[in-house]
Amino acid sequence: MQIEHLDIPGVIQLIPPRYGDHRGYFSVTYNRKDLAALGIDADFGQDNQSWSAAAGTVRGLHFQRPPAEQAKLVRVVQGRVLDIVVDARRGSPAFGQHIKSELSASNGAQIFVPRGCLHGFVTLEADTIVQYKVDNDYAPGLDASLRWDDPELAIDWGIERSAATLSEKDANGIAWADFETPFRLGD
Ligand SMILES: Cc1cn([C@H]2C[C@H](O)[C@@H](COP(=O)(O)OP(=O)(O)O[C@H]3O[C@H](C)C(=O)[C@H](O)[C@H]3O)O2)c(=O)[nH]c1=O
Repeated sequence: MQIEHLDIPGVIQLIPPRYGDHRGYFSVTYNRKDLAALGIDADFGQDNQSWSAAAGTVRGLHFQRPPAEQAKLVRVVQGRVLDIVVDARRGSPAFGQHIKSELSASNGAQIFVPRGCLHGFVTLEADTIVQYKVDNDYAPGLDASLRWDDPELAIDWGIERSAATLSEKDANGIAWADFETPFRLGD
């Protein structure tokens, strides 16, 4: 398994091996023990899947407030995304910083997003399907969206707001300046 520890503490990119033969390939896309050996000991209890019809669809930056905070293991099974993780944990040396990673059906890359980080992506192709595991149940009353194109976060998504396909929630995300993070590194 290819592993890369990215610039935000606890954010790991992993690429499981693919065993190819004349039919195609086989890959173990999740094994709890293998991830625990990497220090990813999340107890994933829910699988999610989203399909985005258009390239330029932005979903994020999402999080759930405590006690419903979620760690995520994200992968793309069709198409391609630019995946974004923002560190929202007080006390983290990377507080307010972000990483970007291209995940696609062809590269097989996955991103582990620890609790206390904001997550989002922009689709780079039409007809893109993202699958991700979460370690806490959906809590609609605690689910929130931080403004994806917040000027203070200064994330280059490669798309202007006028060209992005957004939900109502993501078109009206919380500004970073107004965000009282409930997360602390090490919680
Ligand atoms: C997340 C979620 C949503 N829903 C329902 C609620 C809405 O009726 C519908 C769409 O929800 P939403 O617009 O929040 O979906 P996304 O914009 O794809 O949000 C997700 O995408 C970003 C990238 C994430 O990282 C989050 O985990 C997740 O919030 O699914 C559920 O029933 N259960 C769930 O766990």
